[in-house]
Amino acid sequence: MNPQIAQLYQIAQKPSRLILGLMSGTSLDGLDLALCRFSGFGLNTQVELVKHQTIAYPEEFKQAIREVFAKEQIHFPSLSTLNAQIARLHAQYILDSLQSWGITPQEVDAIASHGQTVMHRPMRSGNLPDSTLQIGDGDHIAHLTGIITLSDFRQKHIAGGGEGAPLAVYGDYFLFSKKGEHRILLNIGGIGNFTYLSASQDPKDILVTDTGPGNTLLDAYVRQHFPGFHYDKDARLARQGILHIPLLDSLLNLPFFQEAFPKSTGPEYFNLALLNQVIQENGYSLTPVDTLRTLTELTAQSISKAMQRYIPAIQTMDCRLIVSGGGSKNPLLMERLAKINPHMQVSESDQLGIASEAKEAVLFALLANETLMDDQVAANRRLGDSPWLSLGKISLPN
Ligand SMILES: Nc1ncnc2c1ncn2[C@@H]1O[C@H](COP(=O)(O)OP(=O)(O)OP(=O)(O)O)[C@@H](O)[C@H]1O
Ligand SMILES: CC(=O)N[C@H]1[C@@H]2OC[C@@H](O2)[C@@H](O)[C@@H]1O[C@H](C)C(=O)O
Repeated sequence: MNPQIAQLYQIAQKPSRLILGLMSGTSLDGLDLALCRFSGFGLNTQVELVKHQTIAYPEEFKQAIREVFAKEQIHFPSLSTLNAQIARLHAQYILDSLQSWGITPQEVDAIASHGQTVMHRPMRSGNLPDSTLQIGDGDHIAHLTGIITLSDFRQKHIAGGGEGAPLAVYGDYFLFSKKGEHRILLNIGGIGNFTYLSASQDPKDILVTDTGPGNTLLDAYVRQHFPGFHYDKDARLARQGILHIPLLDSLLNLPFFQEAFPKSTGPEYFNLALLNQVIQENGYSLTPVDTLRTLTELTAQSISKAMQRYIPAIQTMDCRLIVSGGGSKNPLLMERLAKINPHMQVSESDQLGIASEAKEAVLFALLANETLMDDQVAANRRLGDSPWLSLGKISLPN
């Protein structure tokens, strides 16, 4: 037997496993690494976040990714190069992080690598299949680190009838559901998404969807109009502006917001070209800070409307809203969410025992743990509307 297959088998039999989760999201700010110790799986999962950090990408690397990211036309050779280049950089970040944490690669049982999304293409009409593309190949990471690597988690979700996103539902349900308490786990990254976990803890009652833009339009607008700024830190710019209600209403009328749940989206749809088109078509004239105030409101309102429409009962029940992702650090956005949803108790996900900035990397580590451990896998299992499968491809180091 290939000794690496024997090693995989042994890892799946250990009482606990050390898995390094990697996530680099749509904000392209860098790589989140979360070293997690898991025991159990499914609703019996126990996780300890042993170490975590975010390593910022060098500016020229961010720029190279932006050249192909969510673009209709690209320099195709660059995409091929980036597939290897991202993996090599991630492998280097892994080795550097492990060294700084005093942990050897031999101690790590597996890596769970999300990769960099460069295209996400749910098709809501026509005959073409949904598709999504994450690059930063897992074989390179496995070989360069010597650690078994699981990657490319979204493909089987699509094969099973999902849209490849959001996948946070697995971790949200296994780690954060609580019998007797209705909870919404909201992540505000580039795109917003939430998982509703009913007090019943029944997987049939789960609702999970993207909501629209989180920070992606805000960040892109800041980069374009305020040279040297990457995002609206502490909403200092948006707070100087005045809400432009006609623009807000026009944006909330966009087709994405009328589509049925569950749905997923990305910067392929929510980008500055779309914003400019809406502004120009309607002949609106507004200052950059007014635009930022309005985009902040768009994020707060689109999230709130999605919760009200997809989970009508939340108007009348006690429900905790637990927020993670970079958007949870935006004080104006958090203020607006609390104001629009006075019936909900709003808190940050740190209060659940996992640092907000590490949550997504932990969730991918958890997906790898499930793929290694879940002994109930079946073709037709579902978490709400989401297929419940073992996700990710396994790369052996040698
Ligand atoms: N202090 C702050 N004030 C305002 N906004 C903030 C603050 N801190 C972070 N953010 C926002 O969060 C963004 C980073 O979010 P995050 O790290 O969740 O993105 P991501 O991991 O790329 O997201 P995803 O993968 O979910 O799309 C920043 O670009 C910024 O918009
Ligand atoms: C295709 C893709 O990378 N989608 C991301 C993105 O960032 C937020 C939102 O859009 C979500 O759908 C997803 O990531 C999280 C981790 C998810 O799958 O749950």
